[in-house]
Amino acid sequence: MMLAGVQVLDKDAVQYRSQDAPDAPASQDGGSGSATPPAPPSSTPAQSLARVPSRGPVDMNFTNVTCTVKLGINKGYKQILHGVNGRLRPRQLVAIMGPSGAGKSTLLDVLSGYRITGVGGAVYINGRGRNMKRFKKMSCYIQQDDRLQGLLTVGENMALAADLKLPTSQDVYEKGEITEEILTNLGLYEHMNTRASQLSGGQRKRLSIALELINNPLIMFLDEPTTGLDSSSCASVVQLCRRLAHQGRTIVCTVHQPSASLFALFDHVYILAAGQCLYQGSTANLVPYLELAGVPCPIYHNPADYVIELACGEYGEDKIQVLTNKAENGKALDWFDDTDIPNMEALRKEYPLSFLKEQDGDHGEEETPQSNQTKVLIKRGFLKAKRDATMTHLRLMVNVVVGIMLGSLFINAGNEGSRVLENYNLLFAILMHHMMSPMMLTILTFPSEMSILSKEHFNRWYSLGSYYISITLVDLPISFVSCAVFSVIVYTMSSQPLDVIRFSQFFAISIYTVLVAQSFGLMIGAAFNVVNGTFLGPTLSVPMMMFAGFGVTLRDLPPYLYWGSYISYLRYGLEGYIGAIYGRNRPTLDCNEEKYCHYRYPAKFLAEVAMSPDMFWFDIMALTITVVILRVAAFLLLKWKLNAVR
Ligand SMILES: Nc1ncnc2c1ncn2[C@@H]1O[C@H](COP(=O)(O)OP(=O)(O)OP(=O)(O)O)[C@@H](O)[C@H]1O
Repeated sequence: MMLAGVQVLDKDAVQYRSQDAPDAPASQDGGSGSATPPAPPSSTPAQSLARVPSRGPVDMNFTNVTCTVKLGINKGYKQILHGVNGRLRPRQLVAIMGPSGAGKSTLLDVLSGYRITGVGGAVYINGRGRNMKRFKKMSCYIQQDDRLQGLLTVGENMALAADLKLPTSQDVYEKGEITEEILTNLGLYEHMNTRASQLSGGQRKRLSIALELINNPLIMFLDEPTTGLDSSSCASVVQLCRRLAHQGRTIVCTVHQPSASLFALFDHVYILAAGQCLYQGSTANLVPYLELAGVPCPIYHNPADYVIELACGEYGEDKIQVLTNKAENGKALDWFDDTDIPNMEALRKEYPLSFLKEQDGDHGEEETPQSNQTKVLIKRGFLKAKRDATMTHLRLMVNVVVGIMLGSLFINAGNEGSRVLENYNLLFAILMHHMMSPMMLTILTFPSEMSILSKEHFNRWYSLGSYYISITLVDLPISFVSCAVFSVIVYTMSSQPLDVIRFSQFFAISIYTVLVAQSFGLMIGAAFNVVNGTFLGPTLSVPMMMFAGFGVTLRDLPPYLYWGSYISYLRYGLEGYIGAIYGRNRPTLDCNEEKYCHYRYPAKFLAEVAMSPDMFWFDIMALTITVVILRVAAFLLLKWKLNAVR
């Protein structure tokens, strides 16, 4: 089989020969013209995985696939894919190529089942219409950005993924054997103890593949696995994909503009231009195809470069139309390597329904039960929390520092009758602290978690419910400790009444405020990106402050705005604090610093701020209801967001 400047002698051992000097040693060129396969880097996988897919291979066919997106209110729609067709044969490494904006990622999103909105046409698996539930069990999608747990080492990432993706009946040794084998073959074994955030681009890409290989998928979709990598890492990743494909998997990647040597590693190419198919067939047949279509690839030109130039319209828009017609928008199967491609009926006979029975199995959406998912996710959460400089260490430090600062600023204000208003300001400042720090931390950090969640959830690692329970439980002890440290510091430094019940009430209100603020942050973080969230979080908190009864007392609120005080969780917080500090029949305060202490009698102060001293349980109940409502709303938003992005 001949490519311009590249001769593919064998499927698994690609050799290259310069066209002008057939027997001359190959030159080192990764770009156009004659090419040499890049020398495998030391970390290149040396052999294939022993674990080959146990289930039958997958023959995928798609017809008249369209994808339309809404551009915005009153801006109409844009059609990205224009009725493309294609066939993805098993044991092949397929490259989807095309210029930027041609629709490669969109096609991959549609084929992997990731994109569902605005999609038309049909996808068939082994001759039958695709059943998404079944398809997801046999496939995985690795997005362009490596969505890895950066705080965990390679080994931890793999072990936790194995716990989530392999049946619970397999013991730790069996799982260990599988992960060891994958890591060894992907050249990552020696990096077992390196944190994912410290891996190189190529290693991160291989780790992304390794994680998905754990449950041995039959079809793997990879969006631009070579982008951002140097030529040796590119070759390493593509060679790995090639080996995995030849073991019985179908591997589909989008690639930008591969060098000639990299291009030759693919078995099959699918070329897109402006959402239409220009060519579909074996890599080796591309040059003869172009020749027959009347647009021959110039000698010494990398066919991959040339076809992208054609697809960009550099040789005229008419050439795109000629090629689209010749490829019948992907319907033509004449340029495949295999001569007898079975039709749908033959495929159905080859893969009878009884095949599906075995594939369907009796387990649910994910590989392991929800209880196991939650357990593993909690374990992962604590491991991350232990190492997380922002969410744990900085948060604890901020609580200590702010506690000391507030304590120093309002030192001894709690017992002094002349400083009651000062103490009132302190209580409000404490509320602000408990509102702002957990809310902003969540708004700033959750969107990056969201991308990992979206990948792992789509690839069936766990259910959203298990994930949600785990993040709720993992955060509780951290919130509890931070809040307790802060409360002890500020309470004692500002000389609040040393009474166990009063402190318990003060602490209970504090922790509830933290939980509400965090849930509010989660809601915003789930629905918005960091920029919008950072703007919306504090902005939406302003009305909460207005209605808290601080500045304008609850009595002075205009009747038509009084409803606001019922929805403001800060109102319940402030009321709870004031009840804890000045309620419960607190005796007369000291009056040592001034001659006259206006609020020496706590009842006078309570009457002034129009707050009842005995509302603790009511406040706790209101805060509990708020937490529950916000948590449920955040869950529903998360669920909506996971589907809306698709
Ligand atoms: N949600 C969307 N809303 C509007 N336009 C979109 C949307 N998604 C994709 N597009 C547009 O559709 C076209 C194809 O996008 P796609 O990401 O599939 O291209 P691509 O071939 O993968 O490009 P690249 O190689 O640069 O990643 C682009 O012009 C893109 O701007």
